[in-house]
Amino acid sequence: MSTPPPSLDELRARALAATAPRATRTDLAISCERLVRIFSTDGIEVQALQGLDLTVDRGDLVALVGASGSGKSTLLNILAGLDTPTAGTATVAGSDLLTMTPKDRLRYRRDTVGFIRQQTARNLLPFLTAAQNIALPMQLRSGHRAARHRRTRVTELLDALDITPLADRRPTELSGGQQQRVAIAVALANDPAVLLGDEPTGELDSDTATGIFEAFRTVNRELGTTVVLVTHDPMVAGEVRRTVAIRDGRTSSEVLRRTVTDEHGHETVTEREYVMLDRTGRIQLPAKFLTALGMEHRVAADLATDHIALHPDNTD
Ligand SMILES: Nc1ncnc2c1ncn2[C@@H]1O[C@H](COP(=O)(O)OP(=O)(O)OP(=O)(O)O)[C@@H](O)[C@H]1O
Repeated sequence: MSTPPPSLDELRARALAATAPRATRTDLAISCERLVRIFSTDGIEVQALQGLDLTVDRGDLVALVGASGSGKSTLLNILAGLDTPTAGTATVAGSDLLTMTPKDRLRYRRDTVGFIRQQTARNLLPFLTAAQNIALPMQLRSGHRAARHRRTRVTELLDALDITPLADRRPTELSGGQQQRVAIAVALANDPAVLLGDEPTGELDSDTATGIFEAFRTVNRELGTTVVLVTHDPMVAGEVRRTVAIRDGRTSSEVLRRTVTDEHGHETVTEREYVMLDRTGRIQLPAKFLTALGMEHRVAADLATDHIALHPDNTD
């Protein structure tokens, strides 16, 4: 028996539901929708983010990859509260990054996010020791925490990052890898919801980089902190559960990795590449697929029961 067609009222209700703003999901650490950032210098406009959509679940560890100039640092600076988007929506751990007052922004940068830059020396104040650098964000929290509490937290963080013997050294007395470990401890001092790293292993040799990446992993696993890392390092991108690719200021595709255990207890990692679908149904197909089939301008889309098929446009 065939199903009767939906009534006009039902169709109207569906159309209305589709245009209603989506409820904010509280399980998300990061939610960006149609995020735009336009830079204007000397009358020239650069659209660094062109309607970027991204959601990150709480407790996730995500790598952001993409060609130089694709907008990764622009996105990270916005998420870190260092820059403001031109349009769109961006929410991190419940804070709306477009409507924040300057005072909210300062509090957000101090308490909600931790940020680690590529240039290891820029993450630390040169005239303070490692322990003093780690204590500083807690002191800036205007006396909320007693000195004894701060000392305990500094000791915990030095231990967690494996840098206790370096507590009294100033940044110039530390290697690049050691500086990044201290920087992670500084970023974690006020127990942020999200830890952001902009190429945090970019200045390090590969062995040191592996150690720093492990430190991020430990923080993510043991403290439950959501971690988002911009990286060019294939080792990092290949080892996280989710890698999101940015192209021309938009999220274009992502790779999800799952560990599957067979009946003999052998573990294998499976990878699947996905393209992003935005709210209006737009997708960015991988350039390599389009080139392979010579697709441009227009493709034929056919609905099947469980998939949509896209074919090259062969009409003349
Ligand atoms: N402050 C700025 N003023 C003007 N243009 C900018 C500014 N910051 C970034 N841009 C431009 O925005 C675009 C995106 O830059 P962004 O630094 O976000 O890219 P990226 O993916 O991080 O690149 P890379 O991997 O080289 O660091 C580029 O075209 C860049 O030139």
